Amino acid sequence: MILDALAPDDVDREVVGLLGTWLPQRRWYPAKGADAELTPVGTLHLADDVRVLLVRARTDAVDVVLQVPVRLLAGTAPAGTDPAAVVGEVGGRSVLDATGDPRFLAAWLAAADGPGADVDVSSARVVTGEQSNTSVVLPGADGAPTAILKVLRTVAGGENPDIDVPRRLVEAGWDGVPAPLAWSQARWTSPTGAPELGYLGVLSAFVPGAQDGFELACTWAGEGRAFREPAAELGATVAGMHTALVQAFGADAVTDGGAVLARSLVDRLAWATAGVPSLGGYADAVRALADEVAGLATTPPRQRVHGDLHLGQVLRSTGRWFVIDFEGEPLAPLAARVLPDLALRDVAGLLRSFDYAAAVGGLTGDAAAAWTADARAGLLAGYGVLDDPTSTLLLRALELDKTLYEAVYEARNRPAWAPIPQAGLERLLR
Ligand SMILES: Nc1ncnc2c1ncn2[C@@H]1O[C@H](COP(=O)(O)OP(=O)(O)O)[C@@H](O)[C@H]1O
Ligand SMILES: O=P(O)(O)O[C@H]1O[C@H](CO)[C@@H](O[C@H]2O[C@H](CO)[C@@H](O)[C@H](O)[C@H]2O)[C@H](O)[C@H]1O
Repeated sequence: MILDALAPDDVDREVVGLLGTWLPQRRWYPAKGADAELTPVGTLHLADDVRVLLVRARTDAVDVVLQVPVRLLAGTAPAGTDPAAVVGEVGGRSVLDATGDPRFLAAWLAAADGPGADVDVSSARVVTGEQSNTSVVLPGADGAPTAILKVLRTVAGGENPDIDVPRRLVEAGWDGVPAPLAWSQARWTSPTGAPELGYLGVLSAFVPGAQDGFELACTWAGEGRAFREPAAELGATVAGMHTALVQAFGADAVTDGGAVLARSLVDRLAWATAGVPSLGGYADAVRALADEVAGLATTPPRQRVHGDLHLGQVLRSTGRWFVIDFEGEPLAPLAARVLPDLALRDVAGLLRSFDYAAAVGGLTGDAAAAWTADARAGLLAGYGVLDDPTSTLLLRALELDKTLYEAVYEARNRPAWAPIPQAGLERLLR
């Protein structure tokens, strides 16, 4: 079923009035650090006391539509409510973030398409942490986690790789991705007046006993434990994913040489420098590398890729790796995220992650360099990357591209971590 958004009413406008204080404190809010103009673009009434507000957030750098499910309850928030879930009060009713609320979850599941799952919405657990969206773990009848609902925080019309790609990979018979079980869509009118049809969220099979790949790597780095073996297994999993992506979506018949990647690297530099002006200090070195890449006569065929692969996007359970979160780079426009690309981009993303894991795990200097070199060797061997000059140059350019993205991402979201991409730029451009 497709949900149709209504025009916002006075209650929606009042709730949006409260969001100016509440949103900037949310980890997933993409316009932190700037005074955003917030306007309601639509509202979905899932139940008499549950609404999903679609809110445009606009700053000089960001222009997105956010999804904010709320529950309106008479009186003050019940005792024991997580203070972070209290948005405020309108007309004698408290406004609560509804992502983990049983009434929101039940209404969401009733409106969703797909095979579905037998879950207990009354025992939902909202996942906290470093996320761009909000995920809710739902147990089955036996109480064990069965499914996880990802409520997309930034919504956009059109296909959504985070939902379409896993569906196609499962259809292609690849079992390295949790199967999508249900998905919901809505129609709304964009701020420019155009009709939009887009996804609101997806329910996926829960991987039991899963360990986040980034946390695992940080722990191993902190213990000085070599990560070569799991990295090699991860490399093999990613190679399997790329094969399945070609089966599901095909690959470009012609290769385009290095010019396209070189241009995108220069564009990335311009984008990154606009966000973080101090990156201009690397401009000459980035352009020199782009010129080298432009000289490549051929590059591997382009295909669908994950697009934002890092250790936080892989889960390890029962000695196996699973890949999640196919939405691509959240800071990039959707249209750019669904284009065919070089598969090595995903490998480069994971290589960057080893730098992060070493730093966050507490390694510095030679110890960090040795740990990451070992993990990198494992990943490349497991994936089957050859150490020929073309692959080496492509990987360096793709790592640099990712590092420039990370410099902006960290400046916007986690300034304390900005030294990690900064050190990466020094290493790559030294
Ligand atoms: N299928 C799954 N099974 C178990 N845990 C999961 C699953 N999918 C996601 N998670 C957990 O939820 C977290 C958030 O998921 P993710 O897709 O990365 O969200 P976001 O887009 O918000 O970054 C992951 O880091 C992981 O810990
Ligand atoms: O997981 P998301 O889709 O939200 O991706 C964004 O956030 C990531 C951080 O949560 C960010 O990844 C960067 O930090 C990771 C450690 O937290 C590290 O493993 C990655 O290598 C590094 O890029 C990602 O870039 C961003 O798009």
